[in-house]
Amino acid sequence: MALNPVIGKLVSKRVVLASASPRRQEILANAGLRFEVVPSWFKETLEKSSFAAPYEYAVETAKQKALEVANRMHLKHLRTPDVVIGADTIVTIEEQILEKPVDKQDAYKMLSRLSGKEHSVFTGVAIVHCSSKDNRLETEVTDFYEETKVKFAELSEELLWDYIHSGEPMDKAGGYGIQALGGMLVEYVHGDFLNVVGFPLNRFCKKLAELYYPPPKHTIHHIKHDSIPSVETFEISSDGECNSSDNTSCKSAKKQNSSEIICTSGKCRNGNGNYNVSMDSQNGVKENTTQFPTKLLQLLDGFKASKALFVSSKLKIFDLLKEKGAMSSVDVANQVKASVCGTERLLDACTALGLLEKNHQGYSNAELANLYLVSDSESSLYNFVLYCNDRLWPLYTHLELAVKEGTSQNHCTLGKKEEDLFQDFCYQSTEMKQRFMSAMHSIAKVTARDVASAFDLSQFRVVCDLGGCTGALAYELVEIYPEMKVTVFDLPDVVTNVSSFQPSGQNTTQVFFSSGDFFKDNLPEADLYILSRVLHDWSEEKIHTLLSKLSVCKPGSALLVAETVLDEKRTCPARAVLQSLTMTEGKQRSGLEYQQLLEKYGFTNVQIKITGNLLDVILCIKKMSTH
Ligand SMILES: O=c1[nH]cc([C@@H]2O[C@H](COP(=O)(O)OP(=O)(O)OP(=O)(O)O)[C@@H](O)[C@H]2O)c(=O)[nH]1
Repeated sequence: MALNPVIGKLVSKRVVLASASPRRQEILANAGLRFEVVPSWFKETLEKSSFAAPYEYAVETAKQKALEVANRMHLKHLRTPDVVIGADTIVTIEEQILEKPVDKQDAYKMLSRLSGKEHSVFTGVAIVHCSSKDNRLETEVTDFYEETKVKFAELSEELLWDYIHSGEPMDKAGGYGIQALGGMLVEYVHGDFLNVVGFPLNRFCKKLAELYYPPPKHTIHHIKHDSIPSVETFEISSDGECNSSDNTSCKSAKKQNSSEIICTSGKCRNGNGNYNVSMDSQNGVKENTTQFPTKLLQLLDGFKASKALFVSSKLKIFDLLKEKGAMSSVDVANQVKASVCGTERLLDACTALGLLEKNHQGYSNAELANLYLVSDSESSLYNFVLYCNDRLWPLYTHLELAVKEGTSQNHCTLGKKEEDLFQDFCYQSTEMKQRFMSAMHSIAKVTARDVASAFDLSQFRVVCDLGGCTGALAYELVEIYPEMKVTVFDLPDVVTNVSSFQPSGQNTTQVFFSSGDFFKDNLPEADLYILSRVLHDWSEEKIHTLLSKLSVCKPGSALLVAETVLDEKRTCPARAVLQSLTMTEGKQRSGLEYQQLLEKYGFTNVQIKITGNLLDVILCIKKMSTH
């Protein structure tokens, strides 16, 4: 099935998934959709009895989730998305709607009701197209639902409780996860499996096809009602865009009268760079099957791609092209004082990687480069790219030794031990300090929105960001929550150098800097403490010191932790697992491990939001004293 063209229609749009569900994020990401995750704050409390049918409840909830995010982004974040997707999954049995269980007893009630019977799973989906007119948000909602029937086997009490104690039921509609242990409870599934997991991908693609490819009047191919069109059909009815990333390898020819685009080589490269081999099946419909070990090749080439990115950033090629517009390789080579042949190869490599574009005028920045690689762009990752090159690359070249010895190779690459890194290495000279802070600043800026908006933090007025470095997150917080005052607590060496990172044109009076060492000194009073990208860096002993200090904060105050949270198998997301490779002292943790760690220090109500982006967010509350 050729999904890329429908999903591809969303490529140039700012797509937001208004859902904290990691399953929805995974389903859509696997389908090739690029999106930002902004979990909805809409409380799922609509009056169920006011809906004539259960699916209407799911559809309305999905709609409200998406609209809440669209409105919040428009009003509070001042960023109007193009498309917001919301979804809600419910289970119905004997006219009753089951959502996520509130506790183990509730899970028990739900699962014993489902035992031995067939039930329906409905997922309501809303696709909200947004635009801004005279600063007002305008929305156009498309919604639908999908039903799947599931039959459970008879469940013994023992099995049922074993399953409940696994912890799996708690964040899942109906109290089970069909994609994991819950699959063992299921006798049969009639309908879309992914719909049960939380997102009806097939119907979603059909809806997109309906929206973006309404059937044209005179075409040779007839799009079967309720089907996802094949590649050929898309291109007939589309605006002529070629979805192939490599137009030259796919010779397009227009057939008279039908505007059909055919691939004469029989081999087309799709948007992911995969080769799809077209095969005629008996009914003449072309099918594509991927036959190449593309994933392996991508892994083999990964280091070359990283280095090409590092070198072009170091040579400031993206800055140059931003300033001057399209340039020839000769001109670029002269400007960056490099050889013409070497520069041309590098520019072509960057083009192949999608960082540059090449046409008869020369090379210019792709949008991605303008947004993130130009050194003074609003969301620049330039300094982080340099940090990856200068600091991380040498570490990974010692990976074999790191694996054999079980140590990070900081002592080889920097001549420093892990525990001395922050004080000694990162801040050893003014230049090093500035470079390290710039790298942390750039990554904090691009993650700040996710961290600040994962939960509704409006009830907290006095906030302390421990190790908050340049204040990137603090400034984002006061932007979203105007009543908030945030103190950034960091080492004296950091605090004396923050002035160059202050955002211009923003009210900065609510952000304060206080210097100290969070392992040794008293922490400022606050009703919300933040530890963003801190815990994974430190040994158990250091974490004990820090969390012990926080554990005496006033009851009712909260702690927000931002980290990449591993799945329970500890193998996902790959980015975090790869980062672990060079750690000795610190470590990445799963959701359960974070929960247990925080509970050990008296924090309760641990809520985890998986954002699907770089940082996930955990919020917990200091237990009220029982006396
Ligand atoms: O077999 C499975 N059934 C259901 C699920 C997961 O259950 C939840 C359903 O809850 P809801 O639709 O309210 O979505 P949330 O997780 O609360 O996220 P939102 O932010 O979108 O409200 C959903 O996560 C399903 O994926 C499952 O995993 N397996």
